[in-house]
Amino acid sequence: MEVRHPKVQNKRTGPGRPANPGGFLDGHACKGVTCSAAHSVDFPVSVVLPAGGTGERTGLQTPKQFCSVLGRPLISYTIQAFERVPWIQRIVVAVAKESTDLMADIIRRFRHQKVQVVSGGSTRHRSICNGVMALGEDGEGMAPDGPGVVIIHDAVRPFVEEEFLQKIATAAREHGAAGAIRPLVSTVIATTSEGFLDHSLERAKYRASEMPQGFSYDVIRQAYQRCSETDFEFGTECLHLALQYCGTNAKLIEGPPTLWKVTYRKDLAAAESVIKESLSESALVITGGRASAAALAEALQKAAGALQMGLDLVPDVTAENSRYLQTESNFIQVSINDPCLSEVEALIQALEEANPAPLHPLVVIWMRVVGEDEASDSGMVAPASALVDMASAAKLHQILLYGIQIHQSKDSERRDRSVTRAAQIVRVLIRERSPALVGQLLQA
Ligand SMILES: Nc1ccn([C@@H]2O[C@H](COP(=O)(O)OP(=O)(O)OP(=O)(O)O)[C@@H](O)[C@H]2O)c(=O)n1
Ligand SMILES: O=C(CO)[C@H](O)[C@H](O)COP(=O)(O)O
Repeated sequence: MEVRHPKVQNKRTGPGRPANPGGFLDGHACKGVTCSAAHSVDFPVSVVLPAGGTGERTGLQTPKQFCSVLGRPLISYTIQAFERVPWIQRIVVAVAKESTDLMADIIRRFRHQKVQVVSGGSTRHRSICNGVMALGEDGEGMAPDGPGVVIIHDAVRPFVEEEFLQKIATAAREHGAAGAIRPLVSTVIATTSEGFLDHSLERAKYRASEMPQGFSYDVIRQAYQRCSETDFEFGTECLHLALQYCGTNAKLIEGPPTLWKVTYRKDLAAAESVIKESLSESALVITGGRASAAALAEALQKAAGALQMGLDLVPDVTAENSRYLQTESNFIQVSINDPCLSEVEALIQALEEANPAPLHPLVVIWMRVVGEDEASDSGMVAPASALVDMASAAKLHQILLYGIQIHQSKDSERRDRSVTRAAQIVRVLIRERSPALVGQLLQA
């Protein structure tokens, strides 16, 4: 019997916060069920992702789009946000020549399907222009009725929702151009050449221009064909080119705060935090079908709910439940007095088979339930090192294995405290995904 967790209140859906903080997160929440039906478009849409920059402002050697976030390059998250949208046909990524091999490797490792790589240029506009022109060339992936609408999006803005993409694409189709805006955080001022205030702008009248932006293909192609070298060299705004060179006034649509661009080093940490937060919203508890394990799992579910974490409970991951192996990122195997890790070993094997190249590390927690009088290690046929060894092997397959030992006291208060502690440890292990704690058996 499958027990669904009661609807857990999502702390991010309060007033003033996005209903869902990003495409990556949205995709995760859908758990393999298509989210597209309500957001579909019926005209061809292609995407250009400029990714040819050096990321000077991060101060890092590696361009930010290739920086690893939880074992996966930032650009791969952005590509995934577009790739999982069924009505997007083609994604052109513009990268610097020296990054071509790296990009090809990312496409292979993370199994991107819709991506075509073109050479970037010396400025962002030149990179975008190369991508736009590539869309007009006949080739594989070309929609039969042309590129239709082109969405342009910085490769370093990984959190973009399908719903918002649909708004941009539809407005671009209707008006020729459309772009995301956000309220200004600070007031914009003009300075004199001597470094004094010249004048300040009335903040309420202005908006920050963000990405994504969408264009009818003909508008953006002509804008780039007509614009000047100065535009190519110093320009920062595609919507401006559409206005100046095609007379197209873009429709502006307020986007969610998660559209922000990774620009400084701290933004990489912020992106990692957003991803970790989304990955730790839920987990699957496998009970093995035993009543005592199911009872414990239900108590754990309640305790986790209080920590804003939703747990699904299943007896096993066979038949219909095998879908979780591909759609869930966190697994808790409850083992009642199982001394030899056999159940968790079977789970890891099933995960490796179902998901040989996970997009980010998966977490498996072995929750060993022992009776009150049982000493921590008594009855543990396998030594503690067996957990460490199994965890080391699993880590090679992007699976992080941790252990929690929970003591089933006859005293209900002690039992409740133990379950609460277990839920807190689960939350921390899943959120932090710490490689240092892999293979450890923690006491709840
Ligand atoms: N010659 C360039 C410069 C930038 N970009 C891309 O444009 C997006 C937004 O630009 P920005 O944040 O300015 O990136 P960088 O130019 O890499 O950063 P910095 O200005 O700090 O060097 C990034 O995805 C970046 O890779 C590009 O495709 N080609
Ligand atoms: O927001 C944008 C367009 O309106 C761009 O992302 C922004 O202009 C990129 O500029 P820069 O390369 O200077 O960061």
